[in-house]
Amino acid sequence: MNAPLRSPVKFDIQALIKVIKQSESSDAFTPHLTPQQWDLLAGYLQPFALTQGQKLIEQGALDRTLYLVEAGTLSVHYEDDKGRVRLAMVEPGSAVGEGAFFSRLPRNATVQAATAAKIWCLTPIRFTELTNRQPAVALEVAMGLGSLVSRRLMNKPRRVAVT
Ligand SMILES: Nc1ncnc2c1ncn2[C@@H]1O[C@@H]2COP(=O)(O)O[C@H]2[C@H]1O
Repeated sequence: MNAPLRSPVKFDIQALIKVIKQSESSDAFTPHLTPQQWDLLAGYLQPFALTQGQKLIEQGALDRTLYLVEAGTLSVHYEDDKGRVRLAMVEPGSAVGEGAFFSRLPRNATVQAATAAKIWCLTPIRFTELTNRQPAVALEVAMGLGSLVSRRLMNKPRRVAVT
């Protein structure tokens, strides 16, 4: 008998919206978007499934894609001269990649899936398109990310690699 095929991971933008709205974490991504604006933003996001251990972001890489976490846990590591330092665990309802997104510098840490995860990507090209076509939505995404950066900077144990 053939081995059963692994069922493809199903994605629904409503699950991401729900987890973001319900998150009470100080590390949550909290844009103030109406349901209609969420629908518009959804058209610019691309879903992606990560297997446990899979690398999402490599420290030093030149890329500015932003990732919103729907499910699973991501771990953030920073490699200094003396070795590897674990910075943070990032939970559903939060985001990663905002460092290079804003700074245009190389990625400041490595991010990988601590568990299987579901994420949504917003590439810089799609963000530029969103800015041109839906500026109010793009501004609110940027404000939500700015808020997240500020909160991460205030969190002293975590802030070592936040740009
Ligand atoms: N202290 C931290 N807490 C949570 N996430 C972090 C922390 N430091 C770095 N990161 C994330 O790790 C990412 C590495 O790539 P970026 O620099 O683009 O953006 C960074 C943040 O999203």
